[in-house]
Amino acid sequence: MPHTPAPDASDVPDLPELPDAPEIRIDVPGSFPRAVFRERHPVLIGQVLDALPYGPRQRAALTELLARSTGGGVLEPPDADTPDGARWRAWGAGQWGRRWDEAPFLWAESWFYRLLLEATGWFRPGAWQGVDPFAPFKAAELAGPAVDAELAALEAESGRDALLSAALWGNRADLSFRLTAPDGSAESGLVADDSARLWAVLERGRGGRVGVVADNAGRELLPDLVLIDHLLTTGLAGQAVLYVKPHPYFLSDATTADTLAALTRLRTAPGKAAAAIGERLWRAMGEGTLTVRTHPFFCAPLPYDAMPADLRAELAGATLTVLKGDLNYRRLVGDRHWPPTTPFAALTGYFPTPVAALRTLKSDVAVGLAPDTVSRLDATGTPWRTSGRHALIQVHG
Ligand SMILES: O=P(O)(O)OC[C@H]1O[C@](O)(CO)[C@@H](O)[C@@H]1O
Repeated sequence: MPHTPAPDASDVPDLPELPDAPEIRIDVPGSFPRAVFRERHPVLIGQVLDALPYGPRQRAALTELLARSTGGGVLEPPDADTPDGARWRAWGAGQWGRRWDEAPFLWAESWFYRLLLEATGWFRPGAWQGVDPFAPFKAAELAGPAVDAELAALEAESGRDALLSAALWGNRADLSFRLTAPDGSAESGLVADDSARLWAVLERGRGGRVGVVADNAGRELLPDLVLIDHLLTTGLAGQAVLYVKPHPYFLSDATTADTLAALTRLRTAPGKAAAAIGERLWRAMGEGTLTVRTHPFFCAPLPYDAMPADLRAELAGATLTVLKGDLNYRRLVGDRHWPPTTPFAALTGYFPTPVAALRTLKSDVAVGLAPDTVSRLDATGTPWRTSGRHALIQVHG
């Protein structure tokens, strides 16, 4: 389906005709998506098998998933009696019966995580129902020294741009990305910076509702929560809604349980400032000024321009919706080989509210970049789109 802006993009003046950009696929030898399936997923499945004492049935199911998804297996629709079976049958229309490597990258990756969860017994009545296979990794990260240091840093006064930057670069902490990315690949800067516009949109809607579509738990969610506290305490937001995944997804994606763990980590931090933030957010939840919400579509294999009417209505009315991370970005602009200078506004005009993307670059898709930025990045000869060393703040609204 070609990605076209919805009619309400008409408030965006002088936008060029969108190019016909091909979908990003996994069947291209040497490509990043292929490496995700062939290199990251085997490491991931190995780590999941090591982390919890799954029985023979689950171990066999996980091993089979890996073999089928990397070895040309055919995509089979879910049983209709699984809780999300009907939904997935519809989301996968056009894909069932094809080979794994014929499916678009976004779709295939999403289905892989859905099957991984099923293989562990998440959905079925039994002892493993509802046990997050990624919990050991999330818990280790949350308890680790990097979080101690990041919480200690909150004791020093920080300006709002520092808080925004922490939430942005927190996205580098994604555990799935670190499965094969070289350690110590230092941050190297913003390739697009609409932060002034972000604050202006928030000022314009001062006191309104701000939505934050979360990405990863732990080291990303903590600075997201700190930013939300800033918006609430300064009155830039009168109300905040944190949207999380309805179930574990893409390894470290945040659920409600992860949010509660992060809040507890803040509240019990040794530093006064961090603990006070945790306390305020805890209270804000009780008072309804901070709400945690979810929707099945947050785990859908589709771009956000296909969001259902109830989610659209749910998001509508916010002064700004902040989308965190790489996967949300792919879904926001469409997971396609866009020319990187394609205007961000041209691809996001359909979104029901003003929208901000805070993302480190960890996959091929990139839009809204200035031509000289693209030339500079290309001239480095490095995989700048996927290395996680670059980040962007883009705003439309
Ligand atoms: O946590 P984030 O920022 O959404 O990143 C997830 C990214 O990691 C990958 O799954 C690769 O490991 C990308 O395909 C995906 O977009």
